[in-house]
Amino acid sequence: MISPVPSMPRSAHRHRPEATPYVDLTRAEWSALRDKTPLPLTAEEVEKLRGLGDVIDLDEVRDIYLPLSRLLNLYVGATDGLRGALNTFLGEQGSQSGTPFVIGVAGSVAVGKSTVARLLQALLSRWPEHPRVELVTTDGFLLPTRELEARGLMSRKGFPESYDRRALTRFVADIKAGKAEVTAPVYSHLIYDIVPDQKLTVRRPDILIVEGLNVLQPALPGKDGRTRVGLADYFDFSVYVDASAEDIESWYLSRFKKLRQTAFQDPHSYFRKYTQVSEEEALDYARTLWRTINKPNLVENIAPTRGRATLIVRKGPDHKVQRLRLRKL
Ligand SMILES: Nc1ncnc2c1ncn2[C@@H]1O[C@H](COP(=O)(O)OP(=O)(O)O)[C@@H](O)[C@H]1O
Ligand SMILES: CC(C)(COP(=O)(O)O)[C@@H](O)C(=O)NCCC(=O)O
Repeated sequence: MISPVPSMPRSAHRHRPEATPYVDLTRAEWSALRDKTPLPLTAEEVEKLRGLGDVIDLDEVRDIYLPLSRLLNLYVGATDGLRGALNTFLGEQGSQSGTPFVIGVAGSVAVGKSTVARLLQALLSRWPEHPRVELVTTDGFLLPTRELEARGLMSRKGFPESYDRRALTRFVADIKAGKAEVTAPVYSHLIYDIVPDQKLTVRRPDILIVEGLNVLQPALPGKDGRTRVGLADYFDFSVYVDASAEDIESWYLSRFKKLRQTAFQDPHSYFRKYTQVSEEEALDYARTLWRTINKPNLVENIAPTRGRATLIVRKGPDHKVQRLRLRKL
């Protein structure tokens, strides 16, 4: 896989050859921060997290994601402090009220972005300073199937060009601008297309999480060659969920296997035909999707954005986070 940032050393602190713009932490070093995290999870909250439907080990929540929610809570507070400084500077010229703190969650198809994003939403909303946390996935900004077909992009789904990038950036810019109500189209994995006449409305949350494959992609230059503002320019913090391509492929295939026994059974499912063939035939198809679409997208477009993230979390084959790399300020 392409490595845009120096590879993460297995043991941090000791043996560090030279200074880097990152702080590298092992799982043990990061999870030790748990004890400094106020707001430990209550038994009731543990039950609620289970109710999200994600298969996630609760030790993993305590060791990794709880300290992360504390770090983010500190960043939100520090950003509020900066806003205060700006208001002092501006004086009567215009006092800004709070705008949402925006977090991007990036990574490959099937690396576990949705799981991380849902977990962060649940954990962040427990903090009294920012109870309203909205989560938006970028798939709502995929071009509808008829448009993808017209542009010959059906086998490039998830690649940067398969999205209406301008609308996605506008959407986040409007939320960051503090607009009272901002709407987005909705994508359905069931029909594998945008749902006509359905909209998602975001109303001034305290925190907005934007999750998707390409959220760290730099903006394309305009027709005149000039640089434009991109989605990531509106992020206050970003997380890149990282793992080896081999592990991600195996998670992709096992998710496909699970979906074949559940969601694909629905008569409206785009993938229903794969419930009618043998499991081996269905998995061959899933392998083709991985090999021809999702892996090339990971290698060509997604992995090269890794170095732009504020935090990289590296998962091992069992989904457990092994190492973390945090940008120095
Ligand atoms: N922490 C975790 N522990 C166990 N399984 C996980 C974990 N995170 C993700 N998975 C599984 O890996 C697969 C991909 O995760 P998902 O969040 O759907 O990925 P993405 O949103 O990146 O496509 C799913 O089958 C999910 O249940
Ligand atoms: C919908 C997706 C493009 C992911 O979208 P995202 O929310 O990350 O923008 C992806 O899950 C997908 O369907 N990829 C197409 C190839 C496949 O079916 O695996």
